[in-house]
Amino acid sequence: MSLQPLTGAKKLRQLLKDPNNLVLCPGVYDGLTARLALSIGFDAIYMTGAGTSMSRLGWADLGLATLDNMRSNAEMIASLDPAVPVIADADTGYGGPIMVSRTVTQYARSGVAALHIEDQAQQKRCGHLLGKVIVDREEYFARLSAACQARDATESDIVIIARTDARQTYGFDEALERLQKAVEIGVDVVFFEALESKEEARKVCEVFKKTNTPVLLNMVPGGVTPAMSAQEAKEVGFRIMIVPGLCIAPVIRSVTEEMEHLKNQGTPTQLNANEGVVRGFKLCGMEECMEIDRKAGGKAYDTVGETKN
Ligand SMILES: C[C@](O)(C(=O)O)[C@H](CC(=O)O)C(=O)O
Repeated sequence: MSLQPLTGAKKLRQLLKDPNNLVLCPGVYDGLTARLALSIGFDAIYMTGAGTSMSRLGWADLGLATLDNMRSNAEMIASLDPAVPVIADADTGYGGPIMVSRTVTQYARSGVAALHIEDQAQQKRCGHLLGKVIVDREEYFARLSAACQARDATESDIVIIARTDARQTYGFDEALERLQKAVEIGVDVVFFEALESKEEARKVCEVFKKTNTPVLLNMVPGGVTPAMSAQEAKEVGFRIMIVPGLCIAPVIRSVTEEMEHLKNQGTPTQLNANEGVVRGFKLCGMEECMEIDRKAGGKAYDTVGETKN
């Protein structure tokens, strides 16, 4: 619905040019959480695969979400404000090199600014769970080469982020070497999943400072990586920080309370009574839509904003 041109990828590349800038991205998983993030004014937002899997499929992040599920969610989120870059989870790329190439092309054409591709086996899981199976280097590097080639062949600005999950199974050095090779292949950003200490975080940032490759920090509350604020992440040398689960815990907590209230008292809470649905509609572009109608000479929505709610 937004009529602006798709400029997210270009904008993200600009933001990444400044070595002293940290791009802080709240994790969102649907239209409403994306609208909330946009209304607060973040420079970029992150579409979480875990959240997409739970909200679109109702299932845990265990490799159930398909390219189609993920791409269509990312496209919808990226369309809400095409000037704000959306970094989206692309899991394993959903297959071999041909499929990875298709994933990158489709994400780019859907207005996604950046995507990350990892080295877990297709039967993947959240990077902070145990028992991850990691593909060999050859298979991982083929995924990344396909991703970079698709970016270049389509002359897209999409930012390719190499994620490695190898830390848990093969140790720090193997994970680091994989990302170093990823930079040689041509990726734009590196993502060392499930860093186990601040020392490891510092080491990774130091190594990639030499090639001026931005490093992404995945801040999962209760996950493997020690908690860091955006300020601290910046001091350590990270250039992007995603907080994938930002909306998930508050939604589970507050909606459970609301459900319990309705079940036990037979009525919604005061929050529901005070905050009508129009607040949500306003957040979700109601006025922008009405303006389009008005400008085109339509009269259908003249009085829409005046309802009690
Ligand atoms: C980044 C991540 O891939 C995601 O789906 O958002 C997850 C986050 C999570 O499960 O909390 C991850 O594997 O780290």
